[in-house]
Amino acid sequence: MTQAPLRIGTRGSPLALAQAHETRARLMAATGLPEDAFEIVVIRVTGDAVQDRPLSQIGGKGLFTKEIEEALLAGDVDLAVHSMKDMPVAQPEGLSLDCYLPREDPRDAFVTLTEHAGLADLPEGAVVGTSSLRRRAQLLARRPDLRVVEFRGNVQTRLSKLAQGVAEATFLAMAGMNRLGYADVPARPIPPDAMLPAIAQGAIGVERRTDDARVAEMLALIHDRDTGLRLAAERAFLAGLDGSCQTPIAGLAEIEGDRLRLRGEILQPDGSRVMADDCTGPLEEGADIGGVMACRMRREAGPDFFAAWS
Ligand SMILES: NCc1[nH]cc(CCC(=O)O)c1CC(=O)O
Repeated sequence: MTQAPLRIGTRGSPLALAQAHETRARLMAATGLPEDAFEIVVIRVTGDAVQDRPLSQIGGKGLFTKEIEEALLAGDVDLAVHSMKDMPVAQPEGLSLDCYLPREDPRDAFVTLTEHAGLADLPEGAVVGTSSLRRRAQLLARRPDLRVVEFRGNVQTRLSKLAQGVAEATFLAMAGMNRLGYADVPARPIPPDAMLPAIAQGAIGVERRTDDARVAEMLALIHDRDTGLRLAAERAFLAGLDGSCQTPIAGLAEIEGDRLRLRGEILQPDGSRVMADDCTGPLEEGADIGGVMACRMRREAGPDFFAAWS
């Protein structure tokens, strides 16, 4: 008897579909099962349906995941593929998220159709487009003279806004462009020291029902250990700061030999204050490193720092 195909739930955006196809390819390679053992099921989500308002106004993290998690819990799909950057730190009862694919480039990129080589070269008062609270705060911290305008939509939409002169530059995740194969997008990666990326940027997670042993076994085959160690630190840092999409937080963990290094940053939304920290510890202790760093930064920042967040 043949088994019914495993249904892989995903959003319908080009990037989400690329991530679902990568997940299926890895599952096929790891299990030896044929392509038709897996079916990609597109699920419509609130975050995609609303294009005309900033995400922070419609609600934070969860906008891209709620409907997919409901489909998973209802048994309409068996796995769900997510950009980990968009995932809340805790999953609903009954779901587990402990499978990560090898991480893509976590850096942000500076994207412009002009000759300006980077943020520092933009003329006084230049307009930049981004809908990310983190990127906005980081930009204004370095260049308070810039004007930030709301920029949503996929890579193509953002590029055509640049072509129309709506803004001189925008910022995108390298991971998205690499996964979509957009080699010709005029994007220059920004070193993490200049712009620390979002927590978990560039990482894909595969969620499942906690009690689905068959899927758990398959996902264990494709889990990338290094990505797991890094995300444990970054997500513990986020959890310790009580973060959501509404909060300008950045963080990046990297493996340096047998040590894990975590850099973190919190900002005021207008860029008027920035706090940064840098911590190194044993590879397997990411969750502690992230938690301790969050605690320390909370204390040093003081309650006023967080008042603007609510
Ligand atoms: N918030 C949307 C989102 N979620 C994940 C990515 C990029 C890919 C990734 O970080 O894995 C993007 C777009 C962007 O920030 O440019």
